[in-house]
Amino acid sequence: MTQSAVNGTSSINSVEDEFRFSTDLSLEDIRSDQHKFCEERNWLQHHPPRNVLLAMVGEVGELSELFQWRGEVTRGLPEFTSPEKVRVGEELSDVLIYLVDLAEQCHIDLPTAVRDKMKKNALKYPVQRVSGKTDKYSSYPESKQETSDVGDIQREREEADGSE
Ligand SMILES: Nc1ccn([C@H]2C[C@H](O)[C@@H](COP(=O)(O)OP(=O)(O)OP(=O)(O)O)O2)c(=O)n1
Repeated sequence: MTQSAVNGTSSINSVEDEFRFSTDLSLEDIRSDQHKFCEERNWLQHHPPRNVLLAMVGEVGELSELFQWRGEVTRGLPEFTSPEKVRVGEELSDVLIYLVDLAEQCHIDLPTAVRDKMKKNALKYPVQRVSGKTDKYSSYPESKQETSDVGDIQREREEADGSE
């Protein structure tokens, strides 16, 4: 039993604590299976970054269609029928498959990028400062970490533009 279930804390925490993914599939597994799937069909030629990005956005649209006009829905999707919930899983999978494919086409090591980004997020949004609030990091006066990153990116862009 989870700690929040023991304490009888909010149902939101209980649901989140109890829900877990299975751990038998890595991002690298998805990348290599999708690569093989495309290679076997002679489709790699059709999967440069922009095409894959557009395919992914299309799948985000299909996922959104399953939620549109329902109003807000409850965690765990109890309002959905079983077939509808299966569809949600399929569309989420399409999005993930294309996302991983896109990362491969861009030569981005997605697990490393995700780890690094989550570390950055934790620095930008320190628990004590933002707990319970959803303001953008830039609205916090002392949030220097990300503002300097944004400044760095801007500087790099300007230097790149100047060298053309
Ligand atoms: N050129 C393609 C076509 C398909 N796929 C793979 C990745 C997706 O996971 C899935 C997408 O297939 P569809 O385009 O048939 O889309 P759906 O499965 O969403 O079908 P539908 O649009 O009928 O809901 O298949 C792919 O990698 N490259």
